[in-house]
Amino acid sequence: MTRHWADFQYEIYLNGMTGAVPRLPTDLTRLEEMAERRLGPGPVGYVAGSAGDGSTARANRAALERHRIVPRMLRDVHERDLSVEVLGRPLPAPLALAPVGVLSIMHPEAESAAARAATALGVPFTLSSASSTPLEEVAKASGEGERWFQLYWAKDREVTRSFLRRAKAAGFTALFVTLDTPLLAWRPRDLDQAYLPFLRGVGTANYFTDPAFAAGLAKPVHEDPDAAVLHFVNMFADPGKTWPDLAFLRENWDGPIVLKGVLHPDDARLAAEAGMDGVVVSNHGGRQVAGSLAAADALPAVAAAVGDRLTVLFDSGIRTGDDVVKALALGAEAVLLGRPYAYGLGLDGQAGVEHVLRCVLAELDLTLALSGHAGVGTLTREVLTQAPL
Ligand SMILES: Cc1cc2nc3c(=O)[nH]c(=O)nc-3n(C[C@H](O)[C@H](O)[C@H](O)COP(=O)(O)O)c2cc1C
Ligand SMILES: O=C(O)C(=O)c1ccccc1
Repeated sequence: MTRHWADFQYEIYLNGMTGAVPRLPTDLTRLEEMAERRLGPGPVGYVAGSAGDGSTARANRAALERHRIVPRMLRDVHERDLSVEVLGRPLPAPLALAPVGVLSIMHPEAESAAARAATALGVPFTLSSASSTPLEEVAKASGEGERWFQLYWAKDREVTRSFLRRAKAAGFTALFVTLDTPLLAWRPRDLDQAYLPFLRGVGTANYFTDPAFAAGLAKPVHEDPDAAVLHFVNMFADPGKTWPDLAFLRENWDGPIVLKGVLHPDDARLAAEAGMDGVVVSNHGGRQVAGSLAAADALPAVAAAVGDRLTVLFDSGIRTGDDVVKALALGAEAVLLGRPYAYGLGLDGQAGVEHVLRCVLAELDLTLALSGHAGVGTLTREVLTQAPL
């Protein structure tokens, strides 16, 4: 009998015969509330928080909820295959972990625990430039797993060049360049607590271990850590960059490059013209532009503009398996999962991230099957309707 992601459901019920119930909720929208109760207000506020009054983050959820799946019957969904090819690599399902920085605020094993969970499920792990653990160490934890590297495009060319060299040497196969964070947004939840992880040195591991970064310091990091943090804050992002600058990355990275944070179809076209391989339609989980359009509302136009030329990925608001179905029907080839896995990590380490992945994948498999799809190839706009307002 073929194994399906949906089998997790019966695994849970069978374990229940001995009295066991899942350690974390299986409705992942409940994780935030649980994290609020169990983890400190600073860290949870940082993960849960967003730009301005939170309207973009709410819009992300509202847009996904507004789209409704129209199930079809009697379509032979006995054998199902959720595999896809993304950036030339076979994936077992259209899902990867999004780059989330500073994960040691959630759990001491941080990115390494998340990477091990991703590898255990065969899901790609995207490592943030601003990780709490050096990329070489996370690469070891990720083992044979597919891993992607997210770049915060620094002011210092030599640091960027060094990061690309290190990521390549450590087996990261694709480069995700985040464009939507040239400055940190106005985030009232963090401002009100005066809480910013990297001012406490969290999220600087890749920089503090980098020779090109060290070259920009008057003293070694351990002799003047405050100056090193300040240097990091001043150089890790660059609001002066423009489209022609992408040529530098194209010259220095031999592999797929994906631009993360594209919302306008013209920007997606510019990405294609710059020789990029893909885009992530994303508003950074509502953490950057307050009052921005929902990422799901940006997706169809971007997919229509470049879907035939570029890999189109999606994040911002994915919480459940049916959200994945909707994003794929709106034109994404795969989605990135963000906050839910950060909460899973905070609540139960590697096991918590595995739980989150198993829940999304099982729910995705079941939603597809129950809607009449034996794979993701039949997901088109016609699968969705808009909820009456
Ligand atoms: C705590 C936190 C840290 C993040 N750090 C990064 C990062 O370092 N690089 C990046 O490209 N995106 C980062 N993101 C954005 C995620 O990659 C992703 O776009 C976002 O979480 C999607 O929204 P969702 O989690 O609400 O679905 C971060 C998000 C959160 C919540
Ligand atoms: O918090 C974020 O959203 C983010 O992208 C980030 C930026 C710098 C360091 C760590 C995370």
